[in-house]
Amino acid sequence: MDTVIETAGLRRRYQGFEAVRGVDLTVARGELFALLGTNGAGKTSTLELLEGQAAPAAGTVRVLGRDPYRERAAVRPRIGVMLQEGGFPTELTVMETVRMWAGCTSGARPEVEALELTGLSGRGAVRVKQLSGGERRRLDLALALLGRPEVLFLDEPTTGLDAQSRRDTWELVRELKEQGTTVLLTTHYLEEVEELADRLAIMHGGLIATSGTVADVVAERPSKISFELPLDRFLGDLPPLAALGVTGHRQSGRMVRLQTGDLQRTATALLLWARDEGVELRGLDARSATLEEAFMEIAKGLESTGLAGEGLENDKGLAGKSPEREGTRR
Ligand SMILES: Nc1ncnc2c1ncn2[C@@H]1O[C@H](COP(=O)(O)OP(=O)(O)OP(=O)(O)O)[C@@H](O)[C@H]1O
Repeated sequence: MDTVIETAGLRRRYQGFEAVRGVDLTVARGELFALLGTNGAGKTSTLELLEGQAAPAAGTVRVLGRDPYRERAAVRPRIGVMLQEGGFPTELTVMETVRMWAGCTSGARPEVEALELTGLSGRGAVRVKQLSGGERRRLDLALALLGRPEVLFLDEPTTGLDAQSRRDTWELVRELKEQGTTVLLTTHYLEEVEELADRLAIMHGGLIATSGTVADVVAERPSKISFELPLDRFLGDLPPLAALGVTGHRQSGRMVRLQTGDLQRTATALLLWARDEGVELRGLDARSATLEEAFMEIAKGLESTGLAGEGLENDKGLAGKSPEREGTRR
């Protein structure tokens, strides 16, 4: 694997407050890595260390094999940075801003191309102060793309964009990725992560709480199955729940909700039981956890797997319980 971004034990402090408390990250060339987290989780603080804007209090950072802070002159021309707040002179027009930036960028794309890529072609003569919030985000992106960067850092690139502009930005980021650009972005939009990211990390309190592909992150959370018990059947008539891989359950009226760490196994066993019994499981619904559920659990700081939120009974340790005993819980 050609590793483009690598951190180990990364820490950042502000006047005694530790905002980043030991972050380990690896991003391969051509990968799109998304950093998610609650407000104040430490995403921007981490990103700034990767961009070489500050030195870490402890730990190491390598971008394109170099220290982005100490070897800034070597790293900066090869990376593109889109900050949360661009902070350009607002009296300049869009074209003047892009031209000024291009003057400081070696091997810059033609200004017109940068504007075209970001959907700002018709706005070159407009003063920056007259741009809408979404157009300013696109100008930020245009400037980040000017130097044809190998690595692109995008801090909340689509915040403030309308739905269409957001999708246009996703399309552009996808194209850049197809051309081999490595992208590290922070975002609050889970859909953005599902659409774009090869891998993600969810930060909380300055640490990475979980990371991997969307499927990896979701697989750590319990899946859910719900169905209506046939009128002539009771919960205790089902095979022992723990033996089915069920980790929590709840019954309200005839509706049964199960939680499982192995959706395929539990669903298969349940369907085989229904077939053998000749009964129909009406309203049957079986689904994996969502990225939103994973995020919410981490945001709430819950160690458990959704039991608290769902009000389900924890079936841990129920292995071997008899169906009769289960049946008494109606
Ligand atoms: N310059 C600073 N001085 C002191 N504290 C700071 C400074 N910058 C950030 N912090 C604090 O560090 C923590 C992490 O901030 P950071 O901006 O990295 O979070 P974030 O995950 O990017 O949040 P958001 O999603 O709100 O942008 C916060 O508690 C913030 O108040």
